[in-house]
Amino acid sequence: MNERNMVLHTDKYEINMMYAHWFHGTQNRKTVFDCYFRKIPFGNGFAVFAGLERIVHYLNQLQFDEETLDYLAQQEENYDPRFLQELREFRFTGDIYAVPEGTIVFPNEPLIRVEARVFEAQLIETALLNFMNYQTLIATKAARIRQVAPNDILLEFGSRRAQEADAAIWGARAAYISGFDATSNMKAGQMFGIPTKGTHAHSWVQDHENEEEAFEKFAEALPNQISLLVDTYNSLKSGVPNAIKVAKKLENKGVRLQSIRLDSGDLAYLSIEARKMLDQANLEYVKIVASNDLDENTILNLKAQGAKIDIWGVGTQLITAADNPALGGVYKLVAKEKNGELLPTIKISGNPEKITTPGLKTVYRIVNKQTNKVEADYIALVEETDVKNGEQIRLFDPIHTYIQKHVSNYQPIELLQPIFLKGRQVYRLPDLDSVRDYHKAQLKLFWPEYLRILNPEVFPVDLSQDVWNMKMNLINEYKAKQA
Ligand SMILES: Nc1ncnc2c1ncn2[C@@H]1O[C@H](COP(=O)(O)OP(=O)(O)OP(=O)(O)O)[C@@H](O)[C@H]1O
Ligand SMILES: O=P(O)(O)OC[C@H]1O[C@H](OP(=O)(O)OP(=O)(O)O)[C@H](O)[C@@H]1O
Ligand SMILES: O=C(O)c1cccnc1
Repeated sequence: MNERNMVLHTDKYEINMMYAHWFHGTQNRKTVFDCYFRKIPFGNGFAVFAGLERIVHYLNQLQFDEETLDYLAQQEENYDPRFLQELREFRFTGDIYAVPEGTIVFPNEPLIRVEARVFEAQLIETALLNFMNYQTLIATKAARIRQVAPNDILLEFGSRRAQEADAAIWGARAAYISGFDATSNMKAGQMFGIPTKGTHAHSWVQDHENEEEAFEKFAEALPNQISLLVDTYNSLKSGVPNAIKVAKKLENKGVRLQSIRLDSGDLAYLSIEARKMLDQANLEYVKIVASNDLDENTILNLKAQGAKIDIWGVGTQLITAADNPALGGVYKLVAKEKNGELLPTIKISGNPEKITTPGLKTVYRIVNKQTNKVEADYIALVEETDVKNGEQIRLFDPIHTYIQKHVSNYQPIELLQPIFLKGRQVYRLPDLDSVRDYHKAQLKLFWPEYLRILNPEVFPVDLSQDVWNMKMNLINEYKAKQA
C-alpha cells in the first residue's frame, strides 16, 4: 500500500515534548508506553482489535522530508537548526508489540506496547491511538451486528455517511474483519480485496418513464447481479409486482433475479408480504435485502417480528458508531530509563480506574485445556516465567483480591506479538481473510455469556502478583511522598 507519509499526523504537544527533550539532551532515553482502553463501547462484553495494518504502514513511512521541515521551521522560530537536522535523520528504531487484528480484547489490557526512545515514542502516540480507536470501534460495532444475524448476509453501506473518506474505507475493512460479507465501497474493495456488492438507487427508477421499464433496463445491463429497489413509489402495490413481472420475463431468458431491496416503511410487514408474493410467483430463490438506518437493535427487533429478510444493508449506524461514537483508548507511560535502568512508572488519579498499571508487561490468554475456553486474561511482567511455562498460577480480582482461584491445566496464549524490533518490521501482516477467520476462531474461545450483546458478564482481566505488587508499591511510595 502506498499511503502518503503521515509524520505530521500528530498533536503539536508531541513535537513540543520532542523539542524539549532534544533541548535538554534527554531525547534518547528509553521509554515504554502501553495502549489500551478502559471502557468497552455499546455496552458490549468485548471489543475487536483493529488498526494494526495501518499502524504498520504508518511506521514504515515515518520520515521528515524537506517540505515538512520547512513547515516546522516556520511554525516555531526558536527551533534550533540542529533539532531540525535531528528530525531529518529521524527513523523509527524502536520495538512494537501488538495483539493481532481480529483479537477479542478487553479493558485495561495492553493492546500495543511501544518500547522506544522517548523522541520516537512521543511522536507516534496520536496516530497509533487514532488508527486503533476508530478501527477497533467499528470492528466492535460490526461484531454486534454479526451477533444478531449469524446466518444472514451483511453488507456495509456506510460510505456516504461516514466521517469522511478514511473512515469509510478503513471502517469498511474493520466491518469485514468482524464478519460483514461485503462493502459497497469500491475503493475498499480495491485496496483490501473485500468483496463488493451493490443494488441501485431511487434515482435509477425516477430517471425512467416507469418503474417496470427501469427494472427491465437495469436487468438487461447487469444480468449477473440484478437487485431491484422496490420502494420508490409503493413497495407492495407497485415495486414488488413489477419486480415479479421482470423476474418472470428474465426466467424465459434463463436469467434469475437475485434480490429485491426494501428501503423504507415497516420492514417486518413489507418483507413478510413481499416474501409471500414472491413465493406465490414461484420465485423462492429471490432474496430480500433491507436497508434504512439499521443497527443491531432494529435487526434483532425485525427478526423477532418474523421479518423475512435475508440480506441486511447497514450504513450510517455502523460506520459512525452512532450510539457510541468514540473509543477512549489511551497511551500511557509505564516504564522509563533512569541511569541506564528501566524503571516502572505510574500515573496516579483521584479516580482509581484511571491509575495506570506500571512495568514492562505482556498479556496471556489463559485457555482451559479441558474446556478449550478462556478462563481469564492475565497481565504479567515480561520477565515472569511461571505463566509462560504453564505452571500453576493464582487468578485474583485486582480490586476485590479475595476473589481468587488457582489454575494449572491451561495453555497460555501470549497476545502481544513482536511487530517491529529495532525499527524493522518482523511481523508479516496476514491477508484480510485470514484476519477474519482468526476473529471467528477467537469468538469460539469464549463462553457465550461474555459475548451476548445485552448485559454480558464482565470478563476477568487479572494482574499477576508481581504486577499487582509493583502497582501497590508505587502507589504507597507516592502516598508516602505526599504525607
Ligand atoms: N417493523 C419495524 N420495527 C422496528 N423498526 C423498524 C421496522 N420497520 C422499519 N424500522 C426502522 O424504523 C426506522 C424509521 O423508519 P420509518 O418508517 O419511520 O421511516 P422511513 O420508512 O425511513 O420513512 P421514509 O419514507 O421517509 O424513508 C428505520 O430505522 C427502520 O429501519
Ligand atoms: O440507511 P443506512 O444504514 O445509512 O444505509 C445506507 C442508505 O443509503 C441509501 O439511502 P440514500 O437516501 O442516501 O439514497 P437512495 O436514494 O439510494 O435511497 C440507501 O438507500 C440506504 O438507505
Ligand atoms: O447498493 C446499495 O443498495 C447501496 C449502497 C450504498 C448505500 N445505499 C445502498
